Amino acid sequence: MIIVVAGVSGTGESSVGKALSEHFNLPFLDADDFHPAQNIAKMQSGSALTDKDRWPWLTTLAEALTKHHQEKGAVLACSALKESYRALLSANYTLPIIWITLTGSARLLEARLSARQSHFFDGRLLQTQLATFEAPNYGIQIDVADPLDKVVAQAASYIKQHA
Ligand SMILES: Nc1ncnc2c1ncn2[C@@H]1O[C@H](COP(=O)(O)OP(=O)(O)O)[C@@H](O)[C@H]1O
Ligand SMILES: O=C(O)[C@H](O)[C@@H](O)[C@H](O)[C@H](O)COP(=O)(O)O
Repeated sequence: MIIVVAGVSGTGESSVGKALSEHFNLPFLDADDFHPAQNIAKMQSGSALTDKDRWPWLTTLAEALTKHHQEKGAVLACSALKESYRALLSANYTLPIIWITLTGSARLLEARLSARQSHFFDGRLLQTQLATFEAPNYGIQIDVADPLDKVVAQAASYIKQHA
């Protein structure tokens, strides 16, 4: 089973993805750990990534998902902001991915990002991520105003029904 938890920075992809990986006993992959150093430096300096910056990163992630699909499966936390990125991640929709998309108001996400400690992401990029984000018309979308355990329970229930 391959699960991707998507959403703009601050929606809790990493927290929800980690919790789901424990719940379903699957390996956890955080897309942040796959960024090349120049992408991290760019975001740290307050500049948004371009498609060109993201393409090699997404290609590596698609390869990792394909490998895990042949094994036990995995949970990936990844912004996956655009449909074209999700097409690439899913090897042109051939990987049977269960999509969990997290959404929240700009105000709520700003507050969560400013409270978060020691992360390379520059909160000023949130507006560009919200402008770039294209919601998928498949999978489930979960509003993250609820506490983490409730968001995870909603996601887990959807996954059980669609596995
Ligand atoms: N549902 C939630 N309720 C309250 N705080 C949350 C929730 N989800 C995540 N957080 C907190 O918000 C911050 C951002 O979460 P994180 O998982 O790092 O998001 P992302 O990976 O999407 O940027 C973290 O400090 C995390 O503990
Ligand atoms: O495609 C991108 O612009 C980045 O991948 C971005 O979407 C991601 O949000 C950052 O890596 C911050 O990481 P968090 O999402 O964990 O805050």
